[in-house]
Amino acid sequence: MSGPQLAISNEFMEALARLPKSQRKKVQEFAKKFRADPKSSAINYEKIHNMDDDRVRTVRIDQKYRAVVLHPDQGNTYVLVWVDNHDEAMDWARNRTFEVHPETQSLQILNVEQVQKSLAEAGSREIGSEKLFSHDDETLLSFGVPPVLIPAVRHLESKEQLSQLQTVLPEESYESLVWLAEGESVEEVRRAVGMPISLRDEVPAGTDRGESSSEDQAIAKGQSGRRFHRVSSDDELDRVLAAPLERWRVFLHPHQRQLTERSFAGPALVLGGAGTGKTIVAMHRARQLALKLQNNHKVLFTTFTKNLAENVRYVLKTLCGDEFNQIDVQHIHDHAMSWLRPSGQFSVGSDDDLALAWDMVAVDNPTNFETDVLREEWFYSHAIKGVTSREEYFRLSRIGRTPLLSRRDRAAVWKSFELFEESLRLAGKTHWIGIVSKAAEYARKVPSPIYRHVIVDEGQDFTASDWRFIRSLVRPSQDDVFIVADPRQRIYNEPTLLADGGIAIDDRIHRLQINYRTTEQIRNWATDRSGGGDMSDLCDSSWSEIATHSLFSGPDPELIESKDLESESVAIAQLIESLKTDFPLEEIAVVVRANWQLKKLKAALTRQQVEHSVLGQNTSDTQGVRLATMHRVKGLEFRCVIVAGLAADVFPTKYRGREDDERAKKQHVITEKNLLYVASSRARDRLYVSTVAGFAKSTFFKTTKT
Ligand SMILES: Nc1ncnc2c1ncn2[C@@H]1O[C@H](COP(=O)(O)OP(=O)(O)OP(=O)(O)O)[C@@H](O)[C@H]1O
Repeated sequence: MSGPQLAISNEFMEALARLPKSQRKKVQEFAKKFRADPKSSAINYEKIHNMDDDRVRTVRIDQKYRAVVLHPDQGNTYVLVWVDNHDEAMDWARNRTFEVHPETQSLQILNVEQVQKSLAEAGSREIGSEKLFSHDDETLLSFGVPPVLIPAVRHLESKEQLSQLQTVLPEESYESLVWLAEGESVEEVRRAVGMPISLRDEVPAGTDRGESSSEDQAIAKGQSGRRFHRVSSDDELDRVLAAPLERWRVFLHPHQRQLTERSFAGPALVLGGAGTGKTIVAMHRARQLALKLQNNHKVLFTTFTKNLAENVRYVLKTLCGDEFNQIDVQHIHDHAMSWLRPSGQFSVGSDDDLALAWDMVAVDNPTNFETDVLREEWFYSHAIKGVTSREEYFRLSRIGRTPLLSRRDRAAVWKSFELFEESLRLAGKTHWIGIVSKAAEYARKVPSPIYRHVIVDEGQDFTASDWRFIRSLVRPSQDDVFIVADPRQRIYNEPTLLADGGIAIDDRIHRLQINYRTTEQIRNWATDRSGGGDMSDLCDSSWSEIATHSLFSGPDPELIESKDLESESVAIAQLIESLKTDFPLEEIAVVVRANWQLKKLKAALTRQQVEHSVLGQNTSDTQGVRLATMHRVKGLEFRCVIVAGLAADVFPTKYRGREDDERAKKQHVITEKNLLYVASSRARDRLYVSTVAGFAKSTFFKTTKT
């Protein structure tokens, strides 16, 4: 039989986070000693007065503080469930029950006082009035509703009443009830919360359904993973306790856990709205894969946003032990460049350089088309469709695109592409598509690739040429490519099918549907204004989805209207002054559409003496309120976001494509709306939206619903 094991509970971390820093250090030291030998005579156990449950004791940390420990009758696990001042720790424990749920077999902790209050309230509701749930007891139990709370759930009449039970019910049951209350089917809800569709699937090997688990076994079962975590080393214990607020480091939703640990027969795609934990899943998965790697093999974690790559590298370093050395985190373009650097220096042309090269094509244009048409055709064929040769271009399907091109046209158009490349080359420049394609060529030639797995965050913004590069980095095999994406956050390119970049997803598609970042009010506001996007943007698959939900509420987003940009700056400075009492300045971000707006805002805040800094690529060494463009905040989050400078002629930006290209015009509007979605979905607690000179009434700003 193995020796004693230490587990920590989610609530323990919550309690730890509330302690003063100096005290946390003592708890950390204690936890290490405790883990080494919970039966040591140096551990000072105390029975809790007036509590019959012998499994629960307190242990002494110092003169003042006590931790509450649950030591199940069977098994060898000791669970730290709370930490507080002596008397408060005793009170906390006396007011809790620790039971294995008869259906889900997971260990649940209930607050007795809250349970009694909920039952009393339920009892006071009229019999016969319309109830929120008509499901039978068996169904409610299957979602982990504790038997004692079934009457309280049965008597609920509205979603508001349900939300009052949020802190009383175990997470999995509250989450499921929220969806059931929205009218979702039992099967859909089971799938979304990561429960087996049929309860039979959950029965562990060797046990019959109905046979109960010991508390020790229950700690490790499905839904318990949200509340308990077994610590495997002192190193891990240090890492976990050092960041008690960041509980996602250990307590994942069962669905998230599955996606981080399971194996896929090939490339897999995980879709989810903003804040559903895609990056968290991707980082945990990178770590899990790195832990299994042998020799010098590596995992590549890549993304389309430089700030995000920076953040992910930082977080992964603190999440991992030595396995971090086997994970490379790089923006896709930086990674491509690293393949080319040994063969010389490459200078990527600016938009102006590329425009100049197209102007050169116009001098001796081999086609009957304007260079605008040729430029768009070049980008579409090379980036969005991943064309790399004349032959591929002739085979390219252009359904729905204008102008129509005959075979002869295509030959001339291809000639214009060659002229463009040549004139760029003569100017000593290249472009990212070329860099990425060349890097792919090099990678394909490597006889024994170093990367075993590639993890892609922000997959919605990758082009087919990027996907081809990724495909060339890793041989087709189990768990080769794992992609997380949100089609509504596509802000750079046209929709790109993964298949066009050689990534075959088949049916390996999953969804994350719980928003952990923000309130339901902010989530709704942001989603209603997005330009849209769905799974079909990335792959050829249809799948009905159930709605995403946030599990917490807050104030509605607030609209601010100013008569012009000058008075808006003053209003924003005043708003920040008023927010200072509720939020540290570093947790407030002001987000605008254009770089020139940042300069204006910066000057105004300097005048008003509001400490601030403009977000560059490095997010860690800044101070005060963060100022950033909508593009720059992708992947980041702040407690309070002020989306500012929404004015006609500023947002949406002017469409610069061909006037007769309706498809491109539509794409432009979608992208701009998606930018508003990205910016506003960065807010965790509070969202302010500042509009100028009647912009709030514009059709562009109206919700997608209206
Ligand atoms: N299991 C979890 N428990 C607690 N918090 C979580 C959990 N999963 C994610 N979060 C939190 O939710 C927030 C959003 O997570 P994350 O950034 O991974 O979402 P995302 O889907 O990548 O968002 P976006 O697409 O908007 O960048 C983060 O603050 C993260 O810590």
